Amino acid sequence: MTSVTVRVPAKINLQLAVGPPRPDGYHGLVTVFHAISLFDEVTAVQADTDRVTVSGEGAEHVPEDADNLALRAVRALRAEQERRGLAPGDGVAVAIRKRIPVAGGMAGGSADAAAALVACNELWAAGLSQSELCEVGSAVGSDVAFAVLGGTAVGRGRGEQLTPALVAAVRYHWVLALADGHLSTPAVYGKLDQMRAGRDVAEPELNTELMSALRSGDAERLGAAISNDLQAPAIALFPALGETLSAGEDLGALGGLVSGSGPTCYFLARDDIHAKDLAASLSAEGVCRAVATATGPAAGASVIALNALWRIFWGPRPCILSFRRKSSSVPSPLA
Ligand SMILES: C[C@@](CO)(OP(=O)(O)O)[C@H](O)COP(=O)(O)OP(=O)(O)OC[C@H]1O[C@@H](n2ccc(N)nc2=O)[C@H](O)[C@@H]1O
Ligand SMILES: Nc1ncnc2c1ncn2[C@@H]1O[C@H](COP(=O)(O)OP(=O)(O)O)[C@@H](O)[C@H]1O
Repeated sequence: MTSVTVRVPAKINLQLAVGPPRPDGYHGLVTVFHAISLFDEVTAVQADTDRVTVSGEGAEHVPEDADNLALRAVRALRAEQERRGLAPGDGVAVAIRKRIPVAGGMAGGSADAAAALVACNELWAAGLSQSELCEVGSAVGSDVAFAVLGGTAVGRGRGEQLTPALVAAVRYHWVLALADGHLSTPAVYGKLDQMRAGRDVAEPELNTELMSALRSGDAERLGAAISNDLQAPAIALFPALGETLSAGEDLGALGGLVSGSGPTCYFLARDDIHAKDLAASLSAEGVCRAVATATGPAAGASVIALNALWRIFWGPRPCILSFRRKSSSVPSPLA
């Protein structure tokens, strides 16, 4: 294989329950991840040395050096090959096309890391299974494993211990309010600790009403059950989000919430038409930088194009074989 392209989804958190800070600086979580049809595309091509380029939405805020999460993932996969006594993979040139807002609480960097893992696994014929890729990914970032898996899943620990959720075969319609600005994930967790100072913080628990709503496929119940402990600190750091959420509520969203550490807000609509109406009205109210619609659940990081250079044994000329899958939002298999 000479080139592999992977499409990878953004996530929202339908529940994000945060426990007290742990000695390692992380917080214990119970979260319900949900992958949605807003995708980055990552292409990995054989090269002499590792490098990365970034284009698209917010590209100017993403490092094009060894700090890029996709390149960290490439190095982590190579280290895993060495740990297994296998020859490490060649250099790769990674090209990232971003549509997921950067530092928006939608795990765009983690998504690119997951996509790079899936692409290099294919490019190097490394042969790791999906769960092995999840394990390698969780050392790169807490949300990387979920971007490999996709669908709807419960995350525990730092968010990296995943169990696919039992859900009805329903497609939900989401409206995203993209904010004019960014929020740093550690800063939002830090603000939560500050707001909780002097209080006992219980260990987080899974919301059984939310899980029951997901099993029933009832969007109204789902909209009423979503929750996020990081919402209050995100609003404290970015007060305009309060206005965005109120606007969505007044416009009849079934539920609205800050996504992860923010500042993107998401709203649940009844159906496709309601989502379009809600998006148009939110846009007209001027309460955010941009509006997008998406559906969920979406599949995790998936190969959409391959180029292979084969030297056919009886002929001197190489031949290029390639395919590209048609883009579509494929709901993940139900657990
Ligand atoms: C808040 C969440 C919710 O899904 O997503 P985002 O809003 O960033 O997308 C995640 O917990 C973000 O996960 P991720 O962005 O992968 O975080 P990491 O790179 O692993 O950690 C960045 C920093 O966030 C804080 N952190 C992260 C995860 C966690 N369970 N507890 C934490 O306190 C720590 O300060 C850590 O140093
Ligand atoms: N490939 C990448 N895509 C996006 N952000 C990246 C990437 N690599 C590193 N980063 C950095 O990670 C930080 C978090 O970005 P992101 O994952 O998009 O947001 P969030 O943690 O809010 O979901 C940003 O400050 C960004 O500069």
